[in-house]
Amino acid sequence: MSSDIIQPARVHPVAAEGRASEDLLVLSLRDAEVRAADGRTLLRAVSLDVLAGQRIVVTGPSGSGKSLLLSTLMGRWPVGLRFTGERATSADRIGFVPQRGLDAFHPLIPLARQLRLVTGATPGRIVQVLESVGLDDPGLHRRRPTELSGGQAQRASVALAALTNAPLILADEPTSALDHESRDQTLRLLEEIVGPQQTLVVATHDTAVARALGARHLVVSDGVVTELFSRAERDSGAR
Ligand SMILES: Nc1ncnc2c1ncn2[C@@H]1O[C@H](COP(=O)(O)OP(=O)(O)OP(=O)(O)O)[C@@H](O)[C@H]1O
Repeated sequence: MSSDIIQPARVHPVAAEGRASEDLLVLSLRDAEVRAADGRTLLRAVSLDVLAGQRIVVTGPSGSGKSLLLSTLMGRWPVGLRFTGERATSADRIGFVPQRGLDAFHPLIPLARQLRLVTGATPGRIVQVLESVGLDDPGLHRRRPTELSGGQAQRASVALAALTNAPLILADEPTSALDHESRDQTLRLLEEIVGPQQTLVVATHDTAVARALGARHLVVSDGVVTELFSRAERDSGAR
């Protein structure tokens, strides 16, 4: 996109200037670095503020550090990696939609029962949310996650994230294992099911995802997190 420019990820100006107190800060990183055991820096984010209700897309080539950025937002890093810097969050829970829906679940506990055990939601609420992600056959609710198709398991993982009512929901390549139709459905569901005050961060290779959800666009390149601003945003100084 020739009209876009890249600048280092930085404090969201609204939060920095404290103009809009209703803009709730959900998470912030300062001088964040993730290093390998041999000291190599794998990820670097100088300053990043995430606000309630934002839709954020993270793009970047394979191996650039998108998953490590999500790990850093989550506050859990792969064994052997070291985080330095500051990470502060007001989120008491963080929902996660993995690349393969099945990875969100114990493979053998029937779906609805598992959702009840994990989230404490009522059976009625679980049925309602499963229906809202298109899993309206009660037979599916009784199935083990391993007995669901890839698309069904992915929709179930969206339902799980929604049932947690987490203020922050992270999704790591949530559509890359799906065909086009399931991908579009999953995206629509993510958009619909995430409430206006919930924050959604989606890491993806898929530029269609970036276009569909991309209110705010972070780019990771060789482990460095930058923010992509449109020319209009830069000129207006809105972000
Ligand atoms: N546990 C680890 N130990 C050492 N290096 C790691 C570890 N996890 C990730 N890395 C390295 O950190 C870099 C970023 O990895 P990451 O998984 O975040 O990339 P990514 O952008 O999500 O890639 P992809 O799009 O292929 O999933 C890569 O060079 C990777 O090899």
